[in-house]
Amino acid sequence: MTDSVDVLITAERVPSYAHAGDAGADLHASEAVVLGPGQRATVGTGVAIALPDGYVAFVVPRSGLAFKHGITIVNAPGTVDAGYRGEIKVAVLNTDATESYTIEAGDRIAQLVVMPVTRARFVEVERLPGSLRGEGGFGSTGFGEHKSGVNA
Ligand SMILES: O=c1ccn([C@H]2C[C@H](O)[C@@H](COP(=O)(O)OP(=O)(O)OP(=O)(O)O)O2)c(=O)[nH]1
Ligand SMILES: [Mg+2]
Repeated sequence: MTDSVDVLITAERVPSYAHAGDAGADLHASEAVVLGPGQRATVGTGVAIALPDGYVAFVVPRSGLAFKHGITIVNAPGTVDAGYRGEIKVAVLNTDATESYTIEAGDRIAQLVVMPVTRARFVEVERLPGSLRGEGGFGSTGFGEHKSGVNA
């Protein structure tokens, strides 16, 4: 049994999960937009929600649109705050160098993933505790087969 939470909504078209168990509910465009190569635009969804406190919704790309047409979301994942009552918009980007892409009203252009979120209490200290990783990052473990570390 999947956890669920009630989310109040006003919508021209309520987002829907394509399959039982899907994490993302598809958002439909409320308007038509033509995206030239490399162009970005904000597309309306006609959806506004009131998330319960302690939840967030992420606006994330649909893989099929990305793979087949190079359509992605500039700010992926777009963050919808629990206190936001405006229309959810999708900042789409056509990454294709040569092909235009037309979004028709009603097309499923993105998906909405609702999640519980933990807010940090930032506790200032003089010095952070040590860790195995330390300050290594940004490719510090290399990019080929990983030969060192606990699983070597
Ligand atoms: O893809 C998105 C991302 C955000 N939003 C809405 C909901 C979110 O709560 C609000 C603000 O988003 P964010 O905090 O990411 O943008 P900002 O540039 O920091 O704007 P603000 O100063 O209003 O917080 O805009 C969308 O509709 N779609
Ligand atoms: Mg913000």
